[in-house]
Amino acid sequence: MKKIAIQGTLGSYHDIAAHKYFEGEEIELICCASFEDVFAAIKKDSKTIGMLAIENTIAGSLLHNNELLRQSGTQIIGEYKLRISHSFVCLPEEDWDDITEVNSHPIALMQCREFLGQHPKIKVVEGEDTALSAEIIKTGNLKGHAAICSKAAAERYGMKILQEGIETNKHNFTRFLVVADPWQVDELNRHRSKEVNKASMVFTLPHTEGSLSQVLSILSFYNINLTKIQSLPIIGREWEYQFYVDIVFDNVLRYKQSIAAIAPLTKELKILGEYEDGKSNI
Ligand SMILES: O=C(O)C(=O)C[C@]1(C(=O)O)C=C[C@@H](O)C=C1
Repeated sequence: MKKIAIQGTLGSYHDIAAHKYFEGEEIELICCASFEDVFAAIKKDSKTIGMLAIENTIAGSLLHNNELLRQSGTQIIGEYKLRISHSFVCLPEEDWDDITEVNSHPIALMQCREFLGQHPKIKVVEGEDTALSAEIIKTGNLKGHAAICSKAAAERYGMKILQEGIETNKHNFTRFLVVADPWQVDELNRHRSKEVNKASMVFTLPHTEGSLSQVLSILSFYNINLTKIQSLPIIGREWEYQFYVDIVFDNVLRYKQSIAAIAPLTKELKILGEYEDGKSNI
């Protein structure tokens, strides 16, 4: 049975994404309080696979996870794009008029900004994850508290759903990365018939005119399609950045050639993973 380390508890969106990605396989979840703990679980047992949210179509990137991924030395082996639909839930005996506080994961709260704006009297308090917020309210019988979580989490923890679909926009997807110890990648791929048509990389660039533009031109020359570029400051080197780039391609040879061509123009180039482009799943 595969062990999958996730951030969050049972019923969290990470739980849902892990079960969707590994559909048909038996998995055991290792529920971690933080993303740091997810990587620690992989370090402790190299057979453990990690699943982590990396970006959301409303809230944007989970920037720190790029950094954790790079530092961990793990490799991306896949991705899953999950449609996120949030519910506003409370204790079964309570109703709208009772609610004075709402608890949830900060990224989930960001996805419901419009809804929260329509209820300015409700105090917003961040929690570790969506499902745990619901569980804490239920087990602690926290009157006046509501949680923002999935419908499945509300049902799991016996909460009453006051409103469904409270995300600001229905095109609300979170992209999750599936990561593994680099020594396990070949073995894991052997058992999955996945096509490689996507790669993630990170590099730094010299502060010279057109250095980023040259890299992008080379990728374009090799018919490589850029799906994401994210710059992050390098701590301790002011105004210098790491560039995290995702690309898709249909010719693996051209992809390899493009990497060989950009390598001399970049510094500290690291391939974070080669995997199959995930479709947006509803
Ligand atoms: O709190 C949860 O349920 C999570 O799985 C975390 C998380 C995230 O980290 O972005 C996952 C998906 C949603 O975007 C909201 C929250």
